[in-house]
Amino acid sequence: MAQTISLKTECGSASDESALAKAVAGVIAAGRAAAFRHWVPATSGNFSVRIDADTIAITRSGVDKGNLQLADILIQPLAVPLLPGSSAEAELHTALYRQRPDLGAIFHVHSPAATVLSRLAAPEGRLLLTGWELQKALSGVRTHEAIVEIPVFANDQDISALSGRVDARLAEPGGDAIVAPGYLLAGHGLYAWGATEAEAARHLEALETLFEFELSYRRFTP
Ligand SMILES: CSCCC(=O)C(=O)COP(=O)(O)O
Ligand SMILES: [Zn+2]
Repeated sequence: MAQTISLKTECGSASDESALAKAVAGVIAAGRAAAFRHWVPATSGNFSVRIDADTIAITRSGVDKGNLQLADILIQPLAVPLLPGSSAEAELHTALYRQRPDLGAIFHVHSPAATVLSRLAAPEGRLLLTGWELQKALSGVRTHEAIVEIPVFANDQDISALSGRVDARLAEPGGDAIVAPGYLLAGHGLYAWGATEAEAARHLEALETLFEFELSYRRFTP
């Protein structure tokens, strides 16, 4: 209740309140769906949804992402320092929202497929996927013949430094490949996003499944 009252005070108008409530519900639903798929073991992962141009709802640090409560969600303005209790990786969310006003949601998971494949692909600094019909679930991909590039970054406990590297790389053009709506951190996991919560969820599920396909395929090909 305290959370609800303070949110109302910050937001003011009725439409703002409903945008905020929708974003918080979206964060809770995304965490629950990821936990159901075993993608966020042991409090790993973090989830955010944009409320408006300047504000996001984002998970607190260290909470069970499969059983999020209202008090586990922070309302973070993008223009101020991170709030106390913020996700250890909150800057990877806030920096990307600032860079990409079109982003509506960012979901981060520690799934087995993403975490293992990210280590295999780390030496190249990117993972290339092609030949999968499911690639077309990624926005902008029209054919299984397209080459989809997922950037891979070395993991880093210095999140500000990592965030700077991510932002610089994502600002680069993709060349012949279509750059995926997501990136891998080696030995760590996947960040995926979309213009809406639904699109971010679709991208997350498509990338995760493509990683499972790719891992299986690599086991059978020299
Ligand atoms: C327990 S996993 C280590 C931290 C991490 O990578 C993660 O995704 C969760 O961090 P948060 O601070 O957002 O709970
Ligand atoms: Zn993480």
